[in-house]
Amino acid sequence: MTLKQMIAGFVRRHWASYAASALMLLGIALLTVWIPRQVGHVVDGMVAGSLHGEALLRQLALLVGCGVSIYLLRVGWRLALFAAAYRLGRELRTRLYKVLTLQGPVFFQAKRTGDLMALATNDIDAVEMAAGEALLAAFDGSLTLILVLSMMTLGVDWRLGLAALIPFPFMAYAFWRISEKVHQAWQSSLGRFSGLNQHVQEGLAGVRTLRALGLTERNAMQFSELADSAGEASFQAQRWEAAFEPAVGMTLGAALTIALGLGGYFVAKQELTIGQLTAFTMYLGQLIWPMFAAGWVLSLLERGRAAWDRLSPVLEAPITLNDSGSQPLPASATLRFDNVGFGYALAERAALSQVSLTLEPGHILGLVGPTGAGKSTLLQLVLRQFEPSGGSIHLGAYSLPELSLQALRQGLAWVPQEPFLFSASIAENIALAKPEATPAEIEAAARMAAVHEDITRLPQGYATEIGERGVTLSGGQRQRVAIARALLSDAPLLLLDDALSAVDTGTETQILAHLRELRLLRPERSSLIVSHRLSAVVDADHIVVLQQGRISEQGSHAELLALEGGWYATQWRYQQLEASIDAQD
Ligand SMILES: Nc1ncnc2c1ncn2[C@@H]1O[C@H](COP(=O)(O)OP(=O)(O)OP(=O)(O)O)[C@@H](O)[C@H]1O
Repeated sequence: MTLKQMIAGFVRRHWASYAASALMLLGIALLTVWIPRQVGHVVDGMVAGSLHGEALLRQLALLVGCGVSIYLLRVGWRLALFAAAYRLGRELRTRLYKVLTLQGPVFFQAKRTGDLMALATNDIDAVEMAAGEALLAAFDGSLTLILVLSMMTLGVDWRLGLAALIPFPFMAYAFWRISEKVHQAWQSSLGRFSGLNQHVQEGLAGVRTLRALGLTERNAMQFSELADSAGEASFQAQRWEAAFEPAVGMTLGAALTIALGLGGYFVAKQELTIGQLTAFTMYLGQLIWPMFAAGWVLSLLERGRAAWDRLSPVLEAPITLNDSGSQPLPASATLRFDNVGFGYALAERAALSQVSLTLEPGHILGLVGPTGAGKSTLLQLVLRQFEPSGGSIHLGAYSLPELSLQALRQGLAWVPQEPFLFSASIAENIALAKPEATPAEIEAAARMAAVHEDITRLPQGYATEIGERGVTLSGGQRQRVAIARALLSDAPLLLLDDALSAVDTGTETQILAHLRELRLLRPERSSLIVSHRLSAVVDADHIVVLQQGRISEQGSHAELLALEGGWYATQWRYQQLEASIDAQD
């Protein structure tokens, strides 16, 4: 969809606001062209000595009243228009936000956060201006131009009118060339602003790393270079916009010279009165607004077009996952992988090959293996962040795409290794998936996740606000808050992706014991536990070892230990040894 089509659709939907603004502008234009005519009459009346005393005052009062009405109408159209343009900004931002929440990781891998943030702020502002001010200024400018030209040619003298128009085609050509340059300059300015945004976003998110590596100076220098370059691009756009003004000035200057020369000649020949020539030069002065409006409108439209060129591919990008499924999540169902394969785009090797496994309701499945084996990828497939390239994944009788995405994800409680906490209170973070939870339920979940003691030591306990992304908590505390959040949710399938990596072995044992107790309370809830530490899966009903995307071993803890020389048995011995050395320290 082009900017023109999008704006046309918006104007159709909000025609009443636009019509009200247009009517007010029409009133302004009519009053504006009436003024020089009236002044001409007053001048001629005074020159002829026929207008004086009360009659003159009445005429002057009429002119003042006209000025006040123009002022009020100008305020009125701006209010009506800004209300409409504001709605467009809100509609576009809401649409962008919705699109972004529906896109999967494939989309975000190709996009930078700073870019997306710039789209939601700067670019939408530019589109809003194009649909608001630019559109009505174009209408106003054209209307004034037509009325003023008609008054000049038909109302005063057509020969003088045509002669004064001679310089205008040159101005139109200059405008066309300048607007091309303005478009290029705005495109580059908006792009560089995005780069600047990206730098700020990454710099703030990684500020600890930058500080620890002593890179803050260098980072600040890079920021200053980017800010210079963004400023320079905006300045370049402004420089080109500034070229509109001399073009208007020169054109009007030339038109005025012609009008005064030729008009003076007509006055001398008594074909024109001085009052008419006064009115004509006032009309010429009134052409300044349509000329400036044209420059301003072109610049706003070019900026809007450059912004829309960046915005529309994101708004119209196909959603990377289809959400056509409609089946609700079965209350208690077996998760089944049948010969599942998956490869990331551009990766040489498949991340998962021929993976088949089953997780019965109420059971715990342990998933272990060396780093890069494909464990997190397997969980991502359950979450439907990616689609398998081969085989199928079923929950009960339905394959995952048959379930509605919303229902599927509400049925999964996923805890990643680095969970995301929001800048809200601890209680709100725990109750994220169940906002109606009572304080007692929140506390019970926190106790099971072994984080209750930590929370009570915080200044305001559960009401303590945690910084953005939970920066005020330790890594282990963040993990346990996220586990509490998962345990509180009603989701029947718990997915722990190395979610205990930052807690000590003692706390891990405590949490796992709580999970076992929970099985008694919620016998239908199943868990899929990915872990580097094998102690986390010892009690699992079944353990699967993944190596290079394939299942290399599987069985219970005891069965896997019995596989002499197997990966699990070797790792177990190694980790036990490590634990006993740690204990001696
Ligand atoms: N977004 C991605 N794009 C391309 N390749 C990826 C992506 N994410 C993971 N990979 C690759 O896929 C393979 C499996 O990664 P995955 O994260 O699933 O392994 P893992 O077993 O969870 O590893 P770890 O134990 O270190 O977390 C690795 O080779 C990894 O480099």
